[in-house]
Amino acid sequence: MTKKHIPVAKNQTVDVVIEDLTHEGLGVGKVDGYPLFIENALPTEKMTVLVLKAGRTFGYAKCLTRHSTSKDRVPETSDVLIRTGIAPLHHLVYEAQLAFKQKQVANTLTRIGKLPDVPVLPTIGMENPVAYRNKAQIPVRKVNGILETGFFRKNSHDLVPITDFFIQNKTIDTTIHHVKEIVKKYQVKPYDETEHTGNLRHIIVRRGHYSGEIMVVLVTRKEKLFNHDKISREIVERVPEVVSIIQNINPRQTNVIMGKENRTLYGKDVIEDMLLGKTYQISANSFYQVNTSQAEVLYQTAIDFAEFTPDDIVVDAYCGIGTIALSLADYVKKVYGVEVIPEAVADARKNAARNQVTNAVFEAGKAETVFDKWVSEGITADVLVVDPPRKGLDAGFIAHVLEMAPKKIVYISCNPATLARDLRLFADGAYHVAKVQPVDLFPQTTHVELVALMSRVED
Ligand SMILES: C[S@@+](CC[C@H](N)C(=O)[O-])C[C@H]1O[C@@H](n2cnc3c(N)ncnc32)[C@H](O)[C@@H]1O
Repeated sequence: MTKKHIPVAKNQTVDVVIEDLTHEGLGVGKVDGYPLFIENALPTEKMTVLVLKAGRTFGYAKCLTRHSTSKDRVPETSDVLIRTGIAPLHHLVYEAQLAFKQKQVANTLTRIGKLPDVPVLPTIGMENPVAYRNKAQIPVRKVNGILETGFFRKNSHDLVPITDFFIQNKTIDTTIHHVKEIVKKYQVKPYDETEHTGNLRHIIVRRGHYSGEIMVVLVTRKEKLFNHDKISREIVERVPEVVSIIQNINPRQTNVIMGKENRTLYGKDVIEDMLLGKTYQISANSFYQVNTSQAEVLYQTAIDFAEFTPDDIVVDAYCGIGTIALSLADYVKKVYGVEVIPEAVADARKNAARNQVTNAVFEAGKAETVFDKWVSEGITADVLVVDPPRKGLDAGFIAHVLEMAPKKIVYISCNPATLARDLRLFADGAYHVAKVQPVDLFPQTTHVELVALMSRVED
């Protein structure tokens, strides 16, 4: 076997023109066809770069001098945002971010799903694409001997202290600042993940977009949190919107942020919010879309795609606390929801009752198992809505869906790659993929939500 020629070497300086962006938002510049991935580099830009790593098929480089500037470059960029992973696309103007996401989705459908003819509609964006997040999960670490809150430097667990998180609601930023000052005052020890010592690991803040209610979650390594009553009292004094303070205990040496045990230190154990006119209770561990106004656009798109009729029976699989099922319940005869986390199912039932929705039932269990049971009981759906986690649908689940044979399937996804893989299986199993709509719930980042519409091919 001949050894592959690599035209650059580590520490070499080369000139490149940026031709494209990777799905992670890195610029791609080529030397004799060999791609170098470069941070903070945009298509059309000419630059001199330093090669940091030269692998067999691609390498990494960093810009030394930019000789020309893309028309899509934002004039002012923040060094902190470049150093951390908070907002990897913040240097690209928003219109170009939306076009980038549409193109990435179309490429993925072609490459992974072998579905080049499926129309991918222009990404639906936000009017004001900053400070949109209703939830923050902020690590707490010691930096230069002081307890700090911030964000991890890219590809590391080194904390970069930050006060303006850019994509979070500003009240959340202020809340984090106050909580940081209060826990410092009471000498709470920050977590050290190398030694697995210290106590406070993360500060999580959730805020109801419409209600303004705030929940603070203090994630600790130990059960004991000294002075928690004084800490709670001072948090509420400084941030009166706080209606709930929870201690979440995570004793394990892990990157998973939350542990299993919650204790309510102050107020309620939930906050309330609204989506498409219905109210929801959200607990510390529940899944809830982080961009409320765009979640409404996402769910409304799913409802519009489905074109429900009043006789329709609908299944909402991976239903969480019932947000999609309850948003569409008014349009249909009956909706069945299934979700694996029993607490979320309990929330979904409560949410149905508090919104006087009487035609929605929820079952706890794995979608694949519950579907098997429903198929054997003769329960069918005219329309199936699925909204799985990033890993997409289980192949066994897809087999049960093909048996149940709903007329339409509306697939909501946060991962173009697994969506493309699963759409291929449906397309091979008698479904026509009509269209895919990207909705931008995560401006300034490379993530995007998608709604795909499929209809059963009768013959
Ligand atoms: C992307 S969230 C969507 C939740 C909800 N549809 C919403 O919009 O708020 C995915 C949900 O799938 C649930 N889940 C994960 N694996 C599951 C499985 N095998 N069966 C049923 N639900 C599952 C998760 O607990 C989570 O609530």
